[in-house]
Amino acid sequence: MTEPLRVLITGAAGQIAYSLLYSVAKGDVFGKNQPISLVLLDIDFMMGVLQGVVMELRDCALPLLHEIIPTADKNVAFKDIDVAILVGAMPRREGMERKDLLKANVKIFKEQGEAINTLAKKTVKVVVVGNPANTNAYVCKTFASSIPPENFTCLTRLDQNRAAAQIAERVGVTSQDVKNVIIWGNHSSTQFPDVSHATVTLNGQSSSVKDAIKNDSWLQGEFISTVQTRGAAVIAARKLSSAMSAAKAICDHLRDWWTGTEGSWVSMGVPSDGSYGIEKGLIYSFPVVIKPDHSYSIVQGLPISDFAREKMDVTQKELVEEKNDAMLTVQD
Ligand SMILES: NC(=O)c1ccc[n+]([C@@H]2O[C@H](COP(=O)([O-])OP(=O)(O)OC[C@H]3O[C@@H](n4cnc5c(N)ncnc54)[C@H](O)[C@@H]3O)[C@@H](O)[C@H]2O)c1
Ligand SMILES: O=C(O)C[C@H](O)C(=O)O
Repeated sequence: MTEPLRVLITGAAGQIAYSLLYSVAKGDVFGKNQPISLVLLDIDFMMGVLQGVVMELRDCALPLLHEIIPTADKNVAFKDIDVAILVGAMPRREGMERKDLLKANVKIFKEQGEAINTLAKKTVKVVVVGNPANTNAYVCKTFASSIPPENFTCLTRLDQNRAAAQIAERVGVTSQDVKNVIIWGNHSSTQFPDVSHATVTLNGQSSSVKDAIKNDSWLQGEFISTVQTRGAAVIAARKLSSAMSAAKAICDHLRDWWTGTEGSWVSMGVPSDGSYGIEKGLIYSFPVVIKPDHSYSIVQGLPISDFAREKMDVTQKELVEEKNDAMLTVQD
């Protein structure tokens, strides 16, 4: 029998986890033949709620779910894990930017980076979801120097999915017909959703998004701002931040990291290697291709217009500022 994969989900009693656990445990992410040991971390105060979530998971009677380990103890949670899905953090409320969460959340990711460094398998793959996601991933990576930096990523797939959905709706197709949308930079309102290399399949014919939409001012204006501010729009409507769509995006991110991308690109926040002039080490969202052995590389050689360059630099500048603030905060 295949050895169970040890998958940690933090913030396991929270709202994203509630939408995520079922998909991970039933095989949507790591495959239908891969047994899973689910390690569920939350804070002491939430252990009662977590027990209820565990009861429900057991009651799903899922064949791949080998064991469930609920805990508030980092030493238990991070031990020998293969995958860490770091969701546990405070969400923003209406009127806040995600970087306003930095003071509240960044220390969590310092501590968890240290725990990963000493306790996790050296091959562990990490996706940071808690906001501000790029900068939290940067901090986590910084405090886990025994793990390859490329194993630390942050979620920008929700932004990619939002962008693809906007294009699909406008053209009158479904999101699977839209390929190679890119999210550059920060998971914030400075991100740059870029469709200049994207294609859409309409009536069996593939064309550029630009040709299919035939409205450059929409593509360079309302489309970008809608994607940039979608998280805030969900919060304004729901009075809670996105959870169902965030959970779906986490599954997409990890499934592609696990199985590969087969010819298309996906966007992930990954440590910059200096590509496209982005500061080395920053966790910046790039288009990547992923092989079935879980290795990924940043798509190289894309032509960058002046319009794109300016937007890529704005979001880089914000990430540099966030990184500097975060490193001061963790030293306090
Ligand atoms: N990157 C993205 O695309 C994206 C999308 C949606 C939400 N988010 C972010 O994800 C985070 C979680 O959102 P949510 O809606 O699930 O929030 P939530 O408040 O419903 O749940 C968060 C959970 O994390 C737990 N937690 C807090 N500190 C912890 C710690 N140190 N260790 C373990 N658990 C801890 C809380 O007790 C709570 O159960 C927020 O920061 C939110 O902004 C990111
Ligand atoms: O916007 C938020 O604060 C939550 C999340 O990052 C989102 O994009 O929906």
